[in-house]
Amino acid sequence: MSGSGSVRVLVDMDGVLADFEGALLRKYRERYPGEPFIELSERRGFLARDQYRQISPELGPKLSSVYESPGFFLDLKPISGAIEAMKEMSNLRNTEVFLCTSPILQYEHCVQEKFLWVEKHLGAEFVQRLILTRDKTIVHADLLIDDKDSIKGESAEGIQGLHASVKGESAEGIQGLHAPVKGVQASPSWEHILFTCCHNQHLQLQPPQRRLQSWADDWRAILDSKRRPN
Ligand SMILES: Cc1cn([C@H]2C[C@H](O)[C@@H](COP(=O)(O)O)O2)c(=O)[nH]c1=O
Ligand SMILES: [Mg+2]
Repeated sequence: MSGSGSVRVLVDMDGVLADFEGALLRKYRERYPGEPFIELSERRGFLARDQYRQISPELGPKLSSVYESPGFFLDLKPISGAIEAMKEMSNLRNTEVFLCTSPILQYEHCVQEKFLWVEKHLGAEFVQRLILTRDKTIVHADLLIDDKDSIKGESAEGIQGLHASVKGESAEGIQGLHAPVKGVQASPSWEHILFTCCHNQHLQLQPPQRRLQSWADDWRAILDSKRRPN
């Protein structure tokens, strides 16, 4: 329960509000018509790039060239029911809704286009509710609705990214980058609700982990489960 007594919900964008995987496959096939591809029903693992790399190393960069292109993130279609659910959720009493999304490290187009997407599909008031972070575990909330099956803390991925981008820096320089995240909480404040997406649908969750199958599923009951009884 968030401090004010209301339920605070973080909602991911790619794979939850915006159909990243559908657009990725369609645009990859358009750009590379002769190359092998993976049907959505065969997708396994969060990073599509890694699964394509397993087919052949050069397919990884070909795939990432698709989502690094201008217009990719802005053109994503909303997932069925997502926009209606977000508007209804944000109008519920005692409910704070934020969008929480991780931009790609090739951020030139992605970051701006995520803001534009939110304004286009949800309206300007939701732009104020958009959080971009490479580490969702340091954001305080009751719930995180996200399609990524494993969400790591202590900037496991983000700091590796920083390391990679400062190759050749002195040890002091790298320590300087590390310093602000030392002591980050080991476990996040929120409960992760796995939103079903092609890459995670085969996974068997261990109780008490919970899923939201789609926006037609009972997301209201999940929010209610976090409310303090009167
Ligand atoms: C499948 C896949 C995704 N990404 C990127 C695309 C998005 O910007 C993030 C996911 O963000 P979310 O907030 O966790 O939804 O990951 C990628 O870089 N490579 C991939 O294969
Ligand atoms: Mg996602």
